Amino acid sequence: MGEYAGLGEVSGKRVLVRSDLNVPLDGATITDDGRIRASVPTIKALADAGARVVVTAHLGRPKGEPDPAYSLAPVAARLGDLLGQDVAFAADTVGESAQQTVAGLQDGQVAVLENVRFNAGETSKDDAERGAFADQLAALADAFVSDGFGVVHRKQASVYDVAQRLPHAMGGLVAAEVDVLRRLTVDPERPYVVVLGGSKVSDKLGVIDNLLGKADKLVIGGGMVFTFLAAQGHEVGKSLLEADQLDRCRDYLRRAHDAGVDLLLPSDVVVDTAFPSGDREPAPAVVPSSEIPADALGLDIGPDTAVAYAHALADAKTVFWNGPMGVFEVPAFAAGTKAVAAALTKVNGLTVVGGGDSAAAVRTLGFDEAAFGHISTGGGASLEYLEGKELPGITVLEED
Ligand SMILES: Nc1ncnc2c1ncn2[C@@H]1O[C@H](COP(=O)(O)OP(=O)(O)O)[C@@H](O)[C@H]1O
Ligand SMILES: O=C(OP(=O)(O)O)[C@H](O)COP(=O)(O)O
Repeated sequence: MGEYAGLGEVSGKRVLVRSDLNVPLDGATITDDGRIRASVPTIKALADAGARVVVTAHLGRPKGEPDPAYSLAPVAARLGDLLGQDVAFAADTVGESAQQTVAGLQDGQVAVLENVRFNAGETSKDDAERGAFADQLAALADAFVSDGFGVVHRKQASVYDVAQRLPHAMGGLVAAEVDVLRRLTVDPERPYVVVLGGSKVSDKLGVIDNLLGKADKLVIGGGMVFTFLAAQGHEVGKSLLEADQLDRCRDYLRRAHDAGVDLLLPSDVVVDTAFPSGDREPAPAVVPSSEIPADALGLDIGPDTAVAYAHALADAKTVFWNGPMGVFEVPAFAAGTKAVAAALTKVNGLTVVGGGDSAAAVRTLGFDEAAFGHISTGGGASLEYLEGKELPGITVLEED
C-alpha cells in the first residue's frame, strides 16, 4: 500500500497521530474548524497508505479528569465529514473503550480518542507520571506521527514522551509550519513588527524577552495590555491582570526604550462593567487607557489606538501577529481585531498570523485567508519558535 515520511511501510500498522484539534466551540457547535481542516491531509495520507489511524488531541484546558464540556465527540464527527469517511470515537483515551476501538480498526480506517487532557498524566510536570501515561498511549500503536504544531512547545505525554516510546516521524503540517516560520527567523525584511494580544498573558509576556532583540516594533493589545498599564501605575479596574508580572513589564518598558524598540500600548480602550455573557447586552464605553474606572474591565483596544496600530503596520515588511486585540467573539469588542487584521492585509511584505483564536478571528470576521502570507495553526508554538527556543515536540523527533 504505502509509506509515510520516514516511517517506512505503514499499511496494516496502527499509527498514533498527535493532532491539534483545539477548536473554538459555542456549546457543542464548532465555530471555526480551521485546525481540523489543517489536520486532515496527514490523517488522510496515512489512511490512504493503509494505516489504522488513531488520532489523539486535546480540547481546552480541562483539569486532568473527564469533563463533558471538553469532549472531542463533536470534533471527531466534523473530522469524519471532512475526511468523507466514518471516524470511530473512543469514549476514553487509553482505557477499555480506546483499546476496543483501536482493535476494531481495519486498514485505512480512522479513530479519535477522547480528550487526552482528561488524564492527569498528560500535562504532569512529574516525568514518571507523564511517562506512565505515555506508556499507555504507546501501547495503542506501532508508530507515532507528530502533527499538532500548536502543541509542539508543550512537554506533554502525547507530544513528547510518546515519541520516545515508538518509531516516530514529523507530520506534514508541522513540517510546513516550520518551513514558513524559518523565513521569519533568518534575516527578516525590516521593519519587522510583532503584534501580541489574546488572553494567555503569562505565556506571551515571556516571549517578549527575546523578541525585544529581534523585532523593530512590538504592538500590544488584548489581555496583555493591562499588566503593562498597571506597571505604568494606572488603574486597570477588573481587567485581566497578572499581578506577579509587573516588575517584568517595567523591565521590558525600560529595555525597549534603551534598545530603540517601539513598544506600543493602547492610548484608549473599550471597557464594560462585566465580561460579555449571554445574560446581558454589552454596554461598551471608550475611555483613555490611563482612566479605566475601578468597576470596569478592558475588552478591546479603542478607536484611536486602532488607527495608531494600523499606522505602525503601514511600512512593515515582515509582520507576525498572535492574539486578538479584544474579545472579538462579541461584535461590540471586535473592532480593534478587525482594524489590525485589515491593516495586515495591506502590508507590502510577509504577514504571518498565528494561533487558534487569531486564525479563527481572521476567518470569522470575514477576511479572505489569501490576503495573509500564512495562517499558522499555532500561536504559542510559533512565538516560541520565533524566539529561538527549543520546542520539545520537535527536538524529541530528532532523537532515535
Ligand atoms: N482584553 C481582553 N480580556 C480578556 N480576554 C481577551 C481580551 N482580549 C482578547 N481576549 C481573548 O483572548 C482569546 C484568545 O487568546 P489566545 O488563546 O491567547 O490567542 P491565540 O489562540 O490566537 O493564541 C480570545 O478568546 C479573546 O476573547
Ligand atoms: O490553542 C493552542 O495554542 P494557541 O492559543 O497558542 O494557538 C494550542 O491548542 C495549545 O493549547 P494550550 O495553550 O492549552 O497548550
